[in-house]
Amino acid sequence: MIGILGGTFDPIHFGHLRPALDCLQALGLDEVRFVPLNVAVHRAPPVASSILRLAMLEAAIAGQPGFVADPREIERPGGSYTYDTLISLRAELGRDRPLCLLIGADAFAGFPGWHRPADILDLAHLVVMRRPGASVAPDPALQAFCTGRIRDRADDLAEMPAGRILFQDVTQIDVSATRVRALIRQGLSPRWLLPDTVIAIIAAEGLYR
Ligand SMILES: Nc1ncnc2c1ncn2[C@@H]1O[C@H](COP(=O)(O)OP(=O)(O)OP(=O)(O)O)[C@@H](O)[C@H]1O
Ligand SMILES: O=C(O)c1ccc[n+]([C@@H]2O[C@H](COP(=O)([O-])O)[C@@H](O)[C@H]2O)c1
Repeated sequence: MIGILGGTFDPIHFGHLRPALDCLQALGLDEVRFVPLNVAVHRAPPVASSILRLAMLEAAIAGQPGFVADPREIERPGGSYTYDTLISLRAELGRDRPLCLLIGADAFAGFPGWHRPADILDLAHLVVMRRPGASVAPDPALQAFCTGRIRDRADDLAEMPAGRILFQDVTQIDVSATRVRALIRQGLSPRWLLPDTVIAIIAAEGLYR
């Protein structure tokens, strides 16, 4: 099984990295592909350029077995729709390999509003990572997507290529990229919220001031 963690990663922080490692280990994933978006379709444009967000991601995961930076959204012009990314991954990996789209509980809450959400579930499983401050109780709009799909064992995901939803406990790390950017803007240290190698790039490039 392959995990896919899409994100703005502006910048990547320990709230991405540790939960991704938790999923890699708990679900027995072969790898987690981190996919930085290029053109956000659902939020304000990122502050840092795509190239620098990718560079920070590569620095953050360097040397971690099973962690892979996947630049396909950055290489694709136009809006970075997850549906298009999964179509492209399926073209590369085939129809049968289980794919697990890892998403934080806050992102999952907005899932019915994504581009072609039902088709996304035909292409991948959803693994919802609990996140401090975000509820995982599906609201009525999410119920339709959850009905009959929820499973609680990794093995249940491994036996199908797509279509199931699993709520995964991960290390609760109360950090967001918004908070990291705010600290830097205020001239305060973001240390121990994200890797030192990423902080070094932020400092060298003068990001988020
Ligand atoms: N602390 C965290 N714990 C669990 N999941 C997280 C955490 N931070 C981010 N995620 C998840 O990682 C994915 C990418 O998140 P993103 O790059 O937008 O980071 P963010 O910290 O939420 O950024 P921002 O503050 O700019 O909105 C999303 O699915 C998000 O829910
Ligand atoms: O494809 C969509 O319609 C869509 C709508 C909202 C979010 N996403 C993806 O969800 C991932 C997490 O988004 P974010 O804002 O938490 O970085 C990121 O890869 C986005 O591209 C995708």
